[in-house]
Order: sequence, then structure tokens, then C-alpha cells
Amino acid sequence: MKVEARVADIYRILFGAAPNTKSVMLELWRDQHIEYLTHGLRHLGPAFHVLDANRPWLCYWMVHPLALLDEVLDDDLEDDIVDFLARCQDKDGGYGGGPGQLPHLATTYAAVNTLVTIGSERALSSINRDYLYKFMLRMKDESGAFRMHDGGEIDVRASYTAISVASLVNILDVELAKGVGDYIARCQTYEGGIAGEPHAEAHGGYTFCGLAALILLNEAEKLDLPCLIDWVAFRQGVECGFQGRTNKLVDGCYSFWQGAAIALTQKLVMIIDEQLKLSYSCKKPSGEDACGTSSSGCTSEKSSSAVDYAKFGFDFIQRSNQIGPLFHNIALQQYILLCAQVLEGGLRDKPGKNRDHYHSCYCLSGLSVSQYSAMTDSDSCPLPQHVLGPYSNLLEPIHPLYNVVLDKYHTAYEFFSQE
Ligand SMILES: CC(C)=CCC/C(C)=C/CC/C(C)=C/COP(=O)(O)OP(=O)(O)O
Ligand SMILES: [Zn+2]
Repeated sequence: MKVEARVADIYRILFGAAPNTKSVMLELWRDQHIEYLTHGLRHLGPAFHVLDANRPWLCYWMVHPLALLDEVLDDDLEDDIVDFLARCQDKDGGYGGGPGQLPHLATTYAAVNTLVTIGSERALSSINRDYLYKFMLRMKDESGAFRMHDGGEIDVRASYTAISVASLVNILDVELAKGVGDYIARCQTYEGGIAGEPHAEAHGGYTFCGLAALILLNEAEKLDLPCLIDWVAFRQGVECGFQGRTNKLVDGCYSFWQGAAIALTQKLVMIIDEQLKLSYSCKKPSGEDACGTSSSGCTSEKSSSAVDYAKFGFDFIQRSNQIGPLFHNIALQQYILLCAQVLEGGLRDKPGKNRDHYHSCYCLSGLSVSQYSAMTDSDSCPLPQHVLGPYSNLLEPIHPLYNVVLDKYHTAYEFFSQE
């Protein structure tokens, strides 16, 4: 069935009437989303008191989707956000949920990703990397895994947020990396996905976290990747969106958590394949990072962040070469545009739910991932057939390991390489 006919059917089921015009139903309502997000940065009502310990997250959930929409913030507003996050930074390193609150790895990730997205010298240099490193070492358990805060819980989120931040600001070293990969591998379940902690249930949020952390650590071979790929691929439902775990409802935010996990495995498979071909003419690969977009080539020195492709084994590579796209990228865009958008601006979990900043951030991140998912060459733009609706729906590409806009990642990479 043609995509337009299928979209019209879904629209009829959801809204009980035929759509007015094709363009309205498939359009990304940019202006409304920009208005909702920028308004939130300037004013949040009393209902947001419950999120008092998540204020750096609120910054990230608004600043990042605005960057995806290529919306430039006022200089004053950017400076206010940088000043506010500086007040959340603990004197002994890391960021708390608000000024004076205990430092926490999740809010540290949100603060650092926000500052990288703002991308100014002022924003990037406000991060105290020496103390951040000490904070991270303090969060490390003797098993190698990380806890979220002093005396806090150990889980896969903590491992991902620590490794992502350390990698982004260029403080990742052997000491921080030791033992993390083994902990994450212990969280992969019999289903194939990754759970929050050993012996728990596989979930899309943790699957993204575990996979991205292992790729950053160059230890993805510690996972049973074919099994992980099967699990994620089967999480896309007949509604076209993704569910977070088996037998649960689809939800717009998993467009990113599951969609990016698939995008990462697809890139990994592609890189392994390319490197295997290259390995006939030279021994060792190099690259900026396993899933970054820089071109990889041959050097005699092994880069610390390059993937050792031989580790993945012949069976995995054979099988990977036989599989096509691992998810239906147009169907996912259909779910986001038709079911997750709110007419007044902002995005949501599913029809019947309210919009919120978290879902706006992760639905738009998932939309970007799905628009660029069929690309093999990172220097060009997606073909129109991979962007559902008008081509003006196209968002900025992200770096799928960190979930920051790719250009912003490159600026931060340059900045922190010189530190
Ligand atoms: C970087 C970082 C902090 C990542 C967090 C990743 C993430 C989203 C984890 C999911 C946590 C979880 C078990 C949700 C289940 O909620 P639910 O039972 O309401 O939803 P469900 O029915 O869809 O499973
Ligand atoms: Zn959700």
C-alpha cells in the first residue's frame, strides 16, 4: 500500500475523519514547537515544582530540540542558561538538580549536553573538567560500575551518563573505563535487550544506554549483538512507533531510545564491514570514534577509541551482511508526525496524553535519527524518499552516541581536544 494511503487510513482511525490536506497531516509543526520550547525556557508555572531536582534536564529537553529545529537562541538567554548551570555545578565537581543540590550523574549529563549544545566558549569553558573527573572517580564502585550519586544506586544509566560525559569532554581514561563494560554485559537479558541492572527486565532506555556506553568504550563485542538486534527490531509495533519493552504500549520517546539503538547497530555493522575490507590492505583501523562520522583510515598505531573489528567474529559479520534496514524509518516518522505532535506545539507519548518537554526532546531526536537512518555517507543530505512529508521537515542530524546535534559535537570535540 502506498505510504499516503496508509497515512490517511491511520489518520481516519485516530481522528475519525479524513485529513484536510496531505501537507497539513504530514507537516512538522516547527513554529508551534519552537514557541512551546522557547516559552518554557523563559517561564514554567507552579506545576513544575515537582521537577525542582531536574532543572538541568529541563534545560536539555528544551535547548536540544530547539537546536534540532535549527533555532538560534538569544545571546542573553544563552548566557542566563550558562550562568544557571554554573550555579548547579558542585564545588567538588559534577552538577546537581539545582543550585546547592547534591551532584548527580544524570543531571551532570543533562548540564554538559546543554552546554555543548549552546557551544559558545563561555559555555564550554564553564565546565570544571578536573573536578568533574574527581567526581566521576568518586562515583565509581569497586566492581567498576558507576553509582548515580554519593551513596546512590548503581545502574546502566549511571555507566552511560558517566562514560558519555567523560568522552565528550575528553577526560575518559583507563581508570574511569575499568570494569564498566563487564557490568553492562551482565545486564543483557535472555531477550537480547539490556536491563537497568543485572537480572532485571530488558528496556529500550537501558538498551540505548548500555550499547552507546560499550561503543564509546570500544567493548561492544561484549554483547550478544545478533540477539540485541533481534530484540530491538521487534519492538517496532503495528502502530509504527516503538515500545520500550515486550508487551507494553508504544510511546513517542522510544523513537529515540530504540531508534538510536538501531541506528548505532546499523553503523557498527557498516563500519565492521568496511574495516574488514580495509584490513586486507592494512592491519589496524583508526577513527574519531566507533560511530562518529569522521572517515576512518589505516594507521600503524591503534587509536584508543577505534574499534577492533576482528573481535566481532565471522558469524556476526556474515549475518550482518545479509540483513537489510533494521527498522521502518518512514513508519516511525509517521507515528511521530501523526500521533505524537500536539497542534499547539510540543510532542507527546501518544494520542490522549499531554505534551511535555521530555517527549518533545526525544520524539524530535527520534525523528532526526529516522530521517538520517538510511544514509551511508555522512557528508550528504537524506534523499527525499527518506523524509516523510515536505522536505522542510528535515531536522539537524545528531551524534547518536551522545544525542547532541552533530555540528555542536564537532565544535566541542575541537574545543576539548585542545584542553
Ligand atoms: C540517559 C538516561 C538518564 C536514560 C534513561 C533511559 C530510560 C528512558 C530508561 C527507562 C526507565 C524505565 C524502566 C521506564 C519504564 O517506564 P514505564 O513503565 O512508565 O514505561 P513503559 O511501559 O514504556 O516501560
Ligand atoms: Zn515516554
